[in-house]
Amino acid sequence: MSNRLTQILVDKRVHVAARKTQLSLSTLEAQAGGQTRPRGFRAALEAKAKAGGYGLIAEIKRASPSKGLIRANFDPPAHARSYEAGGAACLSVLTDMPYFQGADEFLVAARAACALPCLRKDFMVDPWQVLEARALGADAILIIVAALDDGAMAEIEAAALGLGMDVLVEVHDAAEMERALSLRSRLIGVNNRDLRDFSVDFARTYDLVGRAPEGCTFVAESGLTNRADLDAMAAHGVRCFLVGESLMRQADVEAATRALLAA
Ligand SMILES: O=P(O)(O)OC[C@@H](O)[C@@H](O)c1c[nH]c2ccccc12
Repeated sequence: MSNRLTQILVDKRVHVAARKTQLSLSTLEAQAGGQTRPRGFRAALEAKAKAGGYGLIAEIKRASPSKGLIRANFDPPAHARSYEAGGAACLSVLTDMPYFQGADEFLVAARAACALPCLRKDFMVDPWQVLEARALGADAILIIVAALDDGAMAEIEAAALGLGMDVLVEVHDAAEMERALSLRSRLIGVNNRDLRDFSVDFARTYDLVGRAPEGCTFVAESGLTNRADLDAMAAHGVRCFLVGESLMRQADVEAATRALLAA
């Protein structure tokens, strides 16, 4: 199957293979060991939801393959502080370079600038990247179910849980939701955007929220632009959201975050 995700994954495997030759496992383990303990990612979302608000994962995203450059004056530590001051529960920081113009340093700088738990938003294809994520300070990683077979998914999850990190498991249809539930993590995100062709459809969330088991933290991701979008999702029982582009496009990121979360 030839699609955008497949292409990204092929490139990512090449990138990881090269990185592995540059960075020894012992160096990485020492760096991970020297990090401060993971900040509770899922717990931060749940705390906001339990307090009656929305749990927001605010994304630090400079560009995307579908939209090109999103933010000109891109400043990860400043955005991290704005998101925190605006009431976000967590951060997501894109580290993929070729498709999202991200960088590992953005994650390091964003996490150092605030107290929020941080997700390393990248395409995980190898447990090695999980250790690398922890060495950078990441508190959580993303598993894209469409990108991995069951064995690889379980291996990557085990690496993250073993390091005390949370795992956001991303799905976009019922079959993927079934596979996600074979994992241990109960933090499930539905991507409204299909990574194979970048089409956005909120119906993906509406279809799948009812299939999430009791006790699961359910996150709606992508294409959310304003308070009304979140309220429409909340009417279907969704309390947690991942928002990037619409916040990154605002001059005043803190005010935009506050407006999104204000009741
Ligand atoms: O910028 P948006 O439309 O608010 O979307 C954010 C986030 O959901 C999106 O960046 C995303 C969701 N899953 C991903 C996987 C890889 C890269 C990016 C993503």
